[in-house]
Amino acid sequence: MDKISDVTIADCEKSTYIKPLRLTYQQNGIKKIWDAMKVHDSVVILIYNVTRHVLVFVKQFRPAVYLCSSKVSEVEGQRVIKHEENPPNLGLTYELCAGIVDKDTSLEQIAQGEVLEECGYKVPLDKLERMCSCRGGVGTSGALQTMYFAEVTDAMRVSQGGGVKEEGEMIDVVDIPVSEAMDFVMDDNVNKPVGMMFAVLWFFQHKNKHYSSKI
Ligand SMILES: O=c1ccn([C@@H]2O[C@H](COP(=O)(O)OP(=O)(O)O[C@H]3O[C@H](CO)[C@@H](O)[C@H](O)[C@H]3O)[C@@H](O)[C@H]2O)c(=O)[nH]1
Ligand SMILES: [Mg+2]
Repeated sequence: MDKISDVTIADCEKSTYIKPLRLTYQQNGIKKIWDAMKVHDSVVILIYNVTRHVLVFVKQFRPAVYLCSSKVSEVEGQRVIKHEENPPNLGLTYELCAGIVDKDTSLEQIAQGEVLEECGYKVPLDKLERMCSCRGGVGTSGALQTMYFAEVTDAMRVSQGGGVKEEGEMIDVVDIPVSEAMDFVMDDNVNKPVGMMFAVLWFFQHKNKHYSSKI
């Protein structure tokens, strides 16, 4: 379990990752205001390990999730989250392997890099199957998320993954047997994004019959 401490909160004035903007416009002659957030597009990858018939997810501490689940206190005029009262697992999420589109390369190359960095599998580009794309946070950001499926084997595992250490990423790789995947994503006690739930349903709809017949 990650040890989280010294959590303070401030207004975000300038960020490499997000930019709040205010739009004013007219819709059918009615004046409107909408506050929106410019964020990076992203890629996510549902990884299926055919050697062991498991889905490969990542687990990590997400500050935004922690913030949403925690009680914020004020100490000497500073907003804080006391870790003694708000355990770090409030911010722990299970997710698909994913990354932001912040490089000028193809989406497939970014997906390939994330699978290697986060989960340690070296996946050939032609083993990345495009599932679909969708819009995230339509009320706030509307960024494009492109989803891939990757079939991997134990022989493709070249490292433990864990994320880019230099960027401070601390990611656990979690294998969930296919037989347990549906219960896992439907468990309300597990923090996870909706895209992960969709991807597991997609797997059962499009892939599992094919793999089950080979077991
Ligand atoms: O405020 C921030 C934001 C990001 N980072 C760094 O940037 C990295 C971004 O990691 P990356 O793996 O590229 O992106 P994710 O954080 O995994 O986010 C992706 O995966 C999420 C889960 O599917 C989606 O919600 C997001 O839209 C999508 O961009 C982080 O690890 C940090 O190193 C920071 O240091 N501070
Ligand atoms: Mg990531």
